[in-house]
Parts: sequence; structure tokens; C-alpha cells
Amino acid sequence: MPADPRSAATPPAARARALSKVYGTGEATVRALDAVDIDFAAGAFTAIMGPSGSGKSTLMHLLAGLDTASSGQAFLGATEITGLDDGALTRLRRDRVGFVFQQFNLLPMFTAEQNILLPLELAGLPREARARAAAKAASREWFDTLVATLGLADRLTHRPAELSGGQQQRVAIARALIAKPDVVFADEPTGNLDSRSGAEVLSFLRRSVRELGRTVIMVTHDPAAAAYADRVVLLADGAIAGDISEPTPESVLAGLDALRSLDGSVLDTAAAR
Ligand SMILES: Nc1ncnc2c1ncn2[C@@H]1O[C@H](COP(=O)(O)OP(=O)(O)OP(=O)(O)O)[C@@H](O)[C@H]1O
Repeated sequence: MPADPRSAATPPAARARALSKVYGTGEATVRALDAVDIDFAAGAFTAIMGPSGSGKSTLMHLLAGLDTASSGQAFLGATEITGLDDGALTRLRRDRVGFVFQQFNLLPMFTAEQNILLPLELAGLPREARARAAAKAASREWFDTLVATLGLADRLTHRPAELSGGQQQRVAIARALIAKPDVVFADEPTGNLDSRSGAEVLSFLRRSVRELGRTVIMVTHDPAAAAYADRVVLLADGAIAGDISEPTPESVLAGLDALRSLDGSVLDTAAAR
């Protein structure tokens, strides 16, 4: 078992080294990710952008331990994910990673509060029960902080069907943060929201980084959403094609336009307008 990452000299929260994912064989081969090297700093909000099919989801899934690499290495803190067996990957996802999805993925029969606390209920073996109970008690203060930050105090007894999309996504964010995971991966978190609810959710993700010290890596198609991040990583054809710090919607759009002109599809884009 690798050492506790917190005892090492603050490695990046997530890291890829020559990370590749190849689907299919022969003529049907798709190189979804092609020898990617990248670091994601702890305590930062990073957005991953790029054209459809550029490898964004593949990179996120490999970094989160949701999929296996064809070659290369992925690290979560000091832990090399590539090479972990299924059991270790399951524990890693449960204990050290939080997820926010486009579809919210809340349990419909549970209240908002029960949904938020779910990750603390799920963990492990009977012999861990006492440690779990202690962790839960310690988490009460963190729960209250999250609920206050996300503006959910008067919604805790509601079931998902009784909440707006924006409220459901805020519950999903609280659930992703409750166990203080090393990294929260957000996959198109505003894809199902109107622009006002989307802006609220993005503000909360940014506050969770700036005020609560968390680490967020988000895939998005939306330049305005990406501009909430501290950094935007651009992917094209499975490779890193750009890196923008302190992004604005304009700088992100300019970066995406540069990608299109690089691959010669600028005319297609202009024609589509
Ligand atoms: N299970 C699979 N089998 C075969 N090819 C796949 C599979 N999953 C992804 N791909 C291919 O790998 C490439 C990268 O896919 P990926 O989903 O990572 O892109 P993306 O940037 O997230 O795209 P989008 O923005 O459309 O969601 C694409 O060419 C895709 O068709």
C-alpha cells in the first residue's frame, strides 16, 4: 500500500504521466488519450475543455479510477491508480474521490440530508464502524458549513423531486464534498441547468476551492463555465493543446478558436455559424 499522500511533500492532487487510452484494434483503433503529461494542483479549480471527442471524459475517468489506462500512469496524490486492483480502486473512489454529474444522480427516496450524508454511511467493514461513527460526529460541523455555504438549510427534509435542478445539483455538490475527498471530479455539472442556476453552482464550486480548501477538476463545454476556474486545460485529439491560467470567457473562446484553426476546421466552424 503506498504511503499516505498527506505525509509526502504536497504532490499535485492528480497527475498523468504518458497516459494513453486506446480503443479498438486495427483500422478501428481510436487513440482517445495520447501520452498525456499533466499535473493538477491541490487546492485549485481546473476546467478541462476541448472539442467533442478530444478525450476530456477519458482523461477524467482515468484520473478518477473509473476506467483503466492502456499505458502510462495516473496518480491521485502520491497513489498510483494505474495498477491498482478492482478492490483498491473501489476503495479509492469511495474514500478519496467525489463526483458531481450532469444528471445529479441523487437517490429519489432519500431526503436532501440523507443524500448528502450517504458517502459517510456507505463506507466499509463492521470493524470500521467505530471509526466511522467518530468521523460522522466530526463531520457534523463540516455538514453544517456545507449546508450553509450551499444555501440548503431550508431544503434538508425535501426529496429530490421536490427540489429545483439547481438545488439538486447543490445537494450533489454537498454529497461530493462531505467526506472531504482529495479531489472532486465534476462532469458537465451545469449541463442540465438554466444559466442562473448554472452560475450559482459554479460559484459554489469556486467557493468550495477558495474558502473551503477543496480541489475541483471539471469537464465542461461552456467557456463561461470554464472561466469560473483558476485554470483551463485544453485538449485536442487526445493531447494537451493549451493551458490558460486566470481564464476569462474571452481567453477561453480565443483558445478554443486557436484549436479549431490548428486542425483546419475553422472554415467548418465559420460555416456552421
Ligand atoms: N468505449 C469506447 N469505445 C470506443 N471508442 C471510444 C469509447 N469511449 C470513447 N471513445 C472514443 O474516444 C475518443 C475520446 O472520447 P471522450 O469521450 O473522452 O471525448 P470527450 O472530449 O469527452 O467528448 P464529448 O465532449 O463529446 O463528451 C472519441 O473519439 C470517442 O469516440
